[in-house]
Amino acid sequence: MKNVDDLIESAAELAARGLSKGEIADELNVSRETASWLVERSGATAQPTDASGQNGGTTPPSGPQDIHVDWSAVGRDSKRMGAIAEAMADLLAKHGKDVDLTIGIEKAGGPIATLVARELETDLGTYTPAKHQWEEGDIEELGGTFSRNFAGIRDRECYIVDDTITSGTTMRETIEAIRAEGGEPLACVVLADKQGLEELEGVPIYSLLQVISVGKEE
Ligand SMILES: O=P(O)(O)OC[C@H]1O[C@H](OP(=O)(O)OP(=O)(O)O)[C@H](O)[C@@H]1O
Repeated sequence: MKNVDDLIESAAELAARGLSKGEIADELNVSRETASWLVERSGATAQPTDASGQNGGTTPPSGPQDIHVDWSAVGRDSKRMGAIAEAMADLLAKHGKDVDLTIGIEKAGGPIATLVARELETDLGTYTPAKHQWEEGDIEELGGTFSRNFAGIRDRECYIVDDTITSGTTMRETIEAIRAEGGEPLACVVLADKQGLEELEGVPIYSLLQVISVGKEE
């Protein structure tokens, strides 16, 4: 994807396939507000409700404040992924040698976490957020899952890895899910943090790129 016109085109295609604005937001890695704006610009119509029961809200004619992060130049090449994972592992390394578990957030966080875990020589686990299991009804009643194909939490300290933070909802849910299993997240790392967070739920957040909006308040 190169520019906003490509995003608008993608949003229109996804809307035509019957996706809601929330689902389009997840697919394109943008906020729900941005997804709503993209769909409106395309002239398409998205399904009225999404996973949170919201309709995406209204957006100003100038467009919402959001940034689409396209990291596919890294994601499509295992060597580049390895180099990026090495840098992400380096951000986490200061937390000590006792951490022997890295949790990746599905889907995009899984491959990155695999390489980070290899770099740090930890076990590997994966967490699938509740929104991936949502089909209909209230998403608040759903929980995420830890895959049994990978390492369990079992009261261990761990790191959390994902590609992006947009609203922080997914990372917050993952921290809470790990704690509910008796684990203790010591630090999180992402490629790009669109919130510029220092911590979430008391857990430090590291990112290779902090995306900070600079401009006039509306
Ligand atoms: O901070 P948030 O607003 O929660 O958004 C960030 C999350 O959204 C994306 O996942 P997505 O659901 O698109 O799935 P993916 O990993 O398969 O791309 C991204 O990979 C993060 O997990």
